Amino acid sequence: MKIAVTGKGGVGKTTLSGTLARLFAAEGRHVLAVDADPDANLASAVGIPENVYQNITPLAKMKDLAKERTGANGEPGSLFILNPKVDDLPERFCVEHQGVKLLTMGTVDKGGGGCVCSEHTLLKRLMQSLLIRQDDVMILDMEAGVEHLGRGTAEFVDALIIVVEPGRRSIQTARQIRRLAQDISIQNVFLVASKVREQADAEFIARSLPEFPLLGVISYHAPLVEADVEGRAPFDSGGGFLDEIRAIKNNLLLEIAKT
Ligand SMILES: Nc1ncnc2c1ncn2[C@@H]1O[C@H](COP(=O)(O)OP(=O)(O)OP(=O)(O)O)[C@@H](O)[C@H]1O
Repeated sequence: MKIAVTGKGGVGKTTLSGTLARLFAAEGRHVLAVDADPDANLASAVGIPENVYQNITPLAKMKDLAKERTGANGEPGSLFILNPKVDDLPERFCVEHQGVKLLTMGTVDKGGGGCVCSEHTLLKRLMQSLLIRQDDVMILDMEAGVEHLGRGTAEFVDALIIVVEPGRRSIQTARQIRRLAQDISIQNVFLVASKVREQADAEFIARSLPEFPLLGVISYHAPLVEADVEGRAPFDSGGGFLDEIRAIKNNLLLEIAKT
């Protein structure tokens, strides 16, 4: 199953993506987490040590190696495999931590120096052509906002999760995302309410966006901010936060099973 996580900047997309990835991996599933945000920080949300993730080279900058190991060359019809062999390489476009393989896409190459496919074309092909079994999971942490949806990079997902925090701007972004998702015919669009401090926050979000099934609520957890400062994965904070994300994961699986 292919899942994309989107929403306004700073709402908690990466926190959710990284934690879902760890939870799915803890169930024994193959998990590929893809950081499609040019300001990449999914690695730390997965819990990958800084000295490891600093050495990851974005896929967009390692096309030859990526082609050899994944089949990916950005051309129509090229295939990607979920678990590329990467451990024997000094240079890395993919690392593995606690059962999660992480790939970073990198930024758009604007130099024009022989680049045949932009990051977004490559990403679109990845979504389209990834060889994936039903029990395997690919989680795409998208850049903030709506631009990527205009390019159709999430066109081939089984579920699009919009993360919303209490606030009108975040809700406005969710509405724009819904319109664009309809344009590219994404059927399963779900909502997660994030940074919720009280019941009224969750009610405000559900009332403002009644057309989306609400997968669950993530409370505002001050320890997550501390974990971010200290470079610890949200997953490793445990406690009530993890119970909330586990419930979201289970609801997501139920919703996808209905389709
Ligand atoms: N439920 C929460 N409670 C408290 N803090 C949170 C929560 N979720 C995320 N945060 C904090 O908010 C900040 C932004 O979170 P995160 O990076 O997950 O958001 P994002 O939507 O991916 O951001 P960006 O758009 O910049 O990629 C981080 O410091 C994170 O620790």
